[in-house]
Amino acid sequence: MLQLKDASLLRQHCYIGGNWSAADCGETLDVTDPATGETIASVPYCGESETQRAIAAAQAAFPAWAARPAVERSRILRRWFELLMENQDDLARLMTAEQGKPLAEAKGEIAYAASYLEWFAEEGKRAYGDVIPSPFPDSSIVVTKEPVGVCAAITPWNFPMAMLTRKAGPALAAGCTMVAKPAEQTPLSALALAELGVRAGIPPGVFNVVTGDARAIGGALTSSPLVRKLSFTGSTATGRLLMRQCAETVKKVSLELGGNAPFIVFDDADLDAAVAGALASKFRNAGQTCVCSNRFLVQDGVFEAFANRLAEAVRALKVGKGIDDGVVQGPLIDERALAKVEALVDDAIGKGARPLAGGRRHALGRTWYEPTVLADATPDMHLAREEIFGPVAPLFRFKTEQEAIAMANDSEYGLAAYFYSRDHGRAWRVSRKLEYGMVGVNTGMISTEVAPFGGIKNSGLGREGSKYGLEDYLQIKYVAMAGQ
Ligand SMILES: NC(=O)C1=CN([C@@H]2O[C@H](COP(=O)(O)OP(=O)(O)OC[C@H]3O[C@@H](n4cnc5c(N)ncnc54)[C@H](OP(=O)(O)O)[C@@H]3O)[C@@H](O)[C@H]2O)C=CC1
Ligand SMILES: O=C(O)CCCC(=O)O
Repeated sequence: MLQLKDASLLRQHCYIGGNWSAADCGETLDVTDPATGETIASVPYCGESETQRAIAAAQAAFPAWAARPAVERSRILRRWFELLMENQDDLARLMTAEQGKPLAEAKGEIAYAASYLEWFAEEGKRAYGDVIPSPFPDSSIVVTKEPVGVCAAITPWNFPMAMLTRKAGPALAAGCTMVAKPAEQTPLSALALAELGVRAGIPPGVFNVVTGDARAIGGALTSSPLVRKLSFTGSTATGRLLMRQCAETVKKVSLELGGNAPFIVFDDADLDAAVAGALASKFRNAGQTCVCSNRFLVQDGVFEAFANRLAEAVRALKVGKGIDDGVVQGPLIDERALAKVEALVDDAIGKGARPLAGGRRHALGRTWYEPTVLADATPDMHLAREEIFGPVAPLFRFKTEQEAIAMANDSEYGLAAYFYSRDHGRAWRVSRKLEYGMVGVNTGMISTEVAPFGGIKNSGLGREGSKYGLEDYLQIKYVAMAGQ
């Protein structure tokens, strides 16, 4: 049973136009704990009609919200940030219950999520324009930044709070309003965020959350001419589909999609640091992040040493229910996710990969997979191309820097890449040559609200966080002002 200090954070209705409401059809969707399979709550199974109402509410709220001085919006966002931090424990419990991640990680995500609200509360005040020297006499050219309008956010289950605040923060700071659709596995964090938004003073209609039928809600959001922007985080396949659907109404689109991150360990690397970085970048959230290292490329001279040290560290990871003390790896999100990880590892082992740690389902059952290290991975294995989204580290061998770069760039994705080297010249050279939106040099942790998060190639469009993150929610207007 989910125990919260503030039980009213567990919301089981959608939030539309300032009202908590059920689905028109009266149906609900169960939310289950991935650790136990038990139902912890249920939320409305909404579809097109409720989404249209949310869009209308967001459209109605837009003019007044956009017209408020940025500093007023900033104060409300700041209060939202404070409320997340004041309720960090409850929000983390809620997240662990619906998502499965260890409680310490869930607390970390609440702080990370809150940091986007704090950051954009400040950045919203700095949506500066320009005055351009005019080529014509007696005239001025003025450039202003305006909010794009009603925005849609579709978010995944792996970071139920942070993926939403890094869209809602800049959107609301810029003066936009929003309709959000969280993943069906993890709607409770989004609804708790809406509840705290009410307490922070966000006016009705400015931030709406609709749960339910993804296709119907997504269809309504993408086809509506009132929605001027879509921001999506999730799989590349769904991102492509949504982008196509947005084409008809020519929306601004931000997509944060799949990855296939290389993690390169050169002969001159500090191996202790590389192992620590590998653990952080691979096993966070049981490997279920888009920036998780997917392919470890290890130079010949340190291959065995790195493999053995990593395997030893991985064998020591404590697996269990996220709510239990000392656990660092919880369950995967559902049985489908487990089946995918299992199939990828079985394929790799069938093609010659050598398990140095794990390599099979965990004894805990249904949704658990053993933290795994596979030596002797090769490019013909499916996991060389597919996002594993599980606690599995495949190690590939390379001989030269050139070969490592070619292997790293041999992917349709271009989100995050990591490498470890003590050579300063190599650090600059390799980081320039990697075809990725983000590169970690001697670090496995690159996420922060102050830096631009996003990818190239099939990993997406746009950037979240940092000063660049605000731009995605602004449009440029140029005014040619003639006369004295
Ligand atoms: N980049 C990332 O961070 C993520 C990557 N993934 C990758 O995707 C794989 C599959 O995960 P999955 O959860 O299915 O990812 P999806 O991309 O399908 O889901 C992400 C979000 O999109 C929604 N969605 C799905 N289909 C539609 C649609 N037709 N119209 C509108 N919204 C839609 C989902 O809603 P609903 O949950 O209701 O179906 C969810 O809110 C993972 O194994 C992983 O490889 C997954 C999640 C995050
Ligand atoms: O998996 C994702 O989509 C985002 C990773 C979380 C982060 O590091 O910001």
